[in-house]
Amino acid sequence: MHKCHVILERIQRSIPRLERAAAKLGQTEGAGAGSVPGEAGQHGGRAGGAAPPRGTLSRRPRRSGAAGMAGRQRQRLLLENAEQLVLVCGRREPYLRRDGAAGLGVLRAASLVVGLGLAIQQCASYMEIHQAGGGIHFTVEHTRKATEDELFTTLQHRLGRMLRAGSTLVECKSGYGLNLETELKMLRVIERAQKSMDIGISSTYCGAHAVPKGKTATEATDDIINNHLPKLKELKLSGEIHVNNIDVFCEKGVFDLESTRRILQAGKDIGLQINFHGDELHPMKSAELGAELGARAISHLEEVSDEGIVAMARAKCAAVLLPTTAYMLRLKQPQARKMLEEGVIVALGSDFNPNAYCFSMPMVMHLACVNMKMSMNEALAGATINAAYALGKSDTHGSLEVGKQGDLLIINSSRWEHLIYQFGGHEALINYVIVKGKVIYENGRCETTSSY
Ligand SMILES: N=CN[C@@H](CCC(=O)O)C(=O)O
Ligand SMILES: [Zn+2]
Repeated sequence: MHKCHVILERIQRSIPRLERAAAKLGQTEGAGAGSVPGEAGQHGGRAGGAAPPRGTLSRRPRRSGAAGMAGRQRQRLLLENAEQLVLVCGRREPYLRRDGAAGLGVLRAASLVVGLGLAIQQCASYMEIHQAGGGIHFTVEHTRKATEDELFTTLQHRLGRMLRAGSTLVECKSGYGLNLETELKMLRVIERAQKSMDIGISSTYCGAHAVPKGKTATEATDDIINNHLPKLKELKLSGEIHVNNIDVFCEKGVFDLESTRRILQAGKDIGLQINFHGDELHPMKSAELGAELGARAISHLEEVSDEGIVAMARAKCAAVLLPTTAYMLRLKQPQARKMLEEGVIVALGSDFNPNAYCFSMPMVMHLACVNMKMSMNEALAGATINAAYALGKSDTHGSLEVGKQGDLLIINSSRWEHLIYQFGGHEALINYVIVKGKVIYENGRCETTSSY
């Protein structure tokens, strides 16, 4: 189902841009024949991010300047960031024969204005939406407004869905506040979930997920090092919150290598494990940096260099590959096979966030096999012991061995591979989810008081 995201507050900013587009396209009165398929979708932040309002079409009264129209208000409708805009026709065709129908004028990631004439604009890539104030910044706006209780309810629901899909340990990140107040709000929500829910949680501070509006990357870096991290250290010492890892979005147009180095080193200095976004959209030499700093893990790596792969293998720095992100953002696939052959510890993650709204590690493993050519054994190791290693928890999690905490699934199949092979079949296959030897989920019912 294709989601269209029509956001009121973003409309204010978009109209001038689209009016210029309308002027270029010439006036076409009235609504186009085009339609937007599917339902208005619901964004979800990372586990703990705010769930922004459902998209709704928006109509704005338009003061008509035309004499004949005085007094009559004309509606103006703006639809922004439709994932698909089906125009049906684009050249005033009176009909479409077989060949014509094959196209239907489908635009991807497009916006539409009706009432100024029909203006259609092609939206763009992940980073162009990010730079235009969407993406992470959109979720930040909603997370800053959300209460702790609202964030906790959302997190609880999402962790429940991940548990039912077979996850017993989840890395939960902040990163949708970008200011100290909201980052701490998110980390307190994660702490509350750690204390009240059976699922295992590793907490990550990700205050460098993006450069907040109104700051430069250097100002944001200084704010994180001089204000955020000292406060985190104080709260860790007092026991108020237990943060395990530090993350930075090391990317062109976000945090460069030098800022990333400064932030990660400062996080390491207060006892946090380094586990950051690297080489996702551009070759930043993040992998080389991570190996040098003793990073526990680096995620994404679609654009990692050959030298970075060798450095990660040597440093035992885990590569956390995210098949859903590569799939949904149509990125080139990370070189899983090359990493495996070079001896890199390859882990898998869901990268759950508005761009990768996937709760299911079985589906992540399936995509890793199909799109990254990993074997089912390599995928299972990636989603269990190597994922635990990436979080510094492979001494207690990730395998069934004496002395470990006893997390396991019981599935109704004679072959474990069916958990990967049956794409999307995990909830029917999983009979029991057990954490620390305790049945937390059985056949569609959560067994513990902490409702999921
Ligand atoms: N790349 C940056 N961070 C997330 C996306 C977060 C968002 O767009 O809300 C990721 O890892 O995919
Ligand atoms: Zn991320």
